[in-house]
Amino acid sequence: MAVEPLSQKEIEDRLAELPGWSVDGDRLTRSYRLGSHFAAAALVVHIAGIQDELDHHSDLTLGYNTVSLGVNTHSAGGAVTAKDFALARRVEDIAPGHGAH
Ligand SMILES: C[C@H](O)[C@H](O)[C@H]1CNC2=NC(N)=NC(=O)C2=N1
Repeated sequence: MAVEPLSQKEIEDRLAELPGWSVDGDRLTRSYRLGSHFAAAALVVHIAGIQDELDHHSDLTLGYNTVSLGVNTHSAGGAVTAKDFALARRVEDIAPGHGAH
């Protein structure tokens, strides 16, 4: 599926629907804090499953009690696209169930 870079306006409109997410450089990013390292690891595994399902993969970093994502679309030259926002939406939907905030 060809996917186009989003305009600045499209990015701003989509960010307004995703509190906590931002565009840093050329990547859509968010960090979550969790109640324990094990809870953070479980969130990473859940996100990995979603990423395989969507065939779209962030740089996903497990910290002490933190999980950080940064994603753009390689096939669009490393721009932020609707695919990145679709992944962010899916992650937002499951993160609270892990106690992430
Ligand atoms: C072949 C496979 O569909 C591609 O390599 C996918 C996999 N995951 C991906 N992830 C990201 N972030 N960007 C891509 O362009 C991308 N492409």
